[in-house]
Amino acid sequence: MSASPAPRVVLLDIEGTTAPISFVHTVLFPYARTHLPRLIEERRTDPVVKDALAETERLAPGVSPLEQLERWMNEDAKVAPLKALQGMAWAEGYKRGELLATLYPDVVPTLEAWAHAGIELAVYSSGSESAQKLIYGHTAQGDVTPLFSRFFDLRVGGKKDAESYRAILRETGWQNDDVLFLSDVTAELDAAAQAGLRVCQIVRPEDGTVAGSIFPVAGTLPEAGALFGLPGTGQA
Ligand SMILES: CSCCC(=O)C(=O)COP(=O)(O)O
Ligand SMILES: [Mg+2]
Repeated sequence: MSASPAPRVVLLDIEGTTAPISFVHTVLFPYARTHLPRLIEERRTDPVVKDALAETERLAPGVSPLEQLERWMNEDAKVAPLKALQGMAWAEGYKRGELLATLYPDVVPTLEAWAHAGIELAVYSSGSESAQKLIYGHTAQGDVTPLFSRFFDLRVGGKKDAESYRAILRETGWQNDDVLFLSDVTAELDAAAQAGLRVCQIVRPEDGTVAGSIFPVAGTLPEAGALFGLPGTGQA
């Protein structure tokens, strides 16, 4: 589609791009909701818990942190203290064998083909860095975290804010037009495009994603790769 050289870096969203929205909303989020009150009680002195509770109180003064966390979960708010605590709950679940990540079937073979061809792969998700490593560390194909060089989360900023993508470019030294960002959410693509990244919307029929009209659209990662001159898996 483009006369430009193929991207050297692919930056990937998770929910709706590499993992089904249904997995996040019907498995991960309910697991965290069930286990968070106990986890917070039992691990109150853990620095991550302490920091997350303090940050919750700072963001929502006058509300009990547990109540505020519950509100954020109801709103699917992308806020760092909630994401840190959810990540801790999921860590317990993966360790106990109660969670196994579900990725779309095209994801691991395509990422392997891109990595094999020398394309740098990185993650940018609202889920915490540790949650990202857990999901890719517990797939049906085993631990695929070595495929990724970087894991960016909300500490770099929100995904709908162009400044977050500029911060990623500053931190990595990547050139903006060397980077292809894949996400299902058009507001995230808008922000990335404002920072000069190349973008493609992943519209998974299983997720009911609505295709936008501004950016290229692909139903799977190999389809996206084909649009931007990235290698395929060699399978039809
Ligand atoms: C790291 S898996 C859990 C993802 C998550 O918590 C979330 O809010 C989804 O965010 P994404 O930016 O991947 O759409
Ligand atoms: Mg997404």
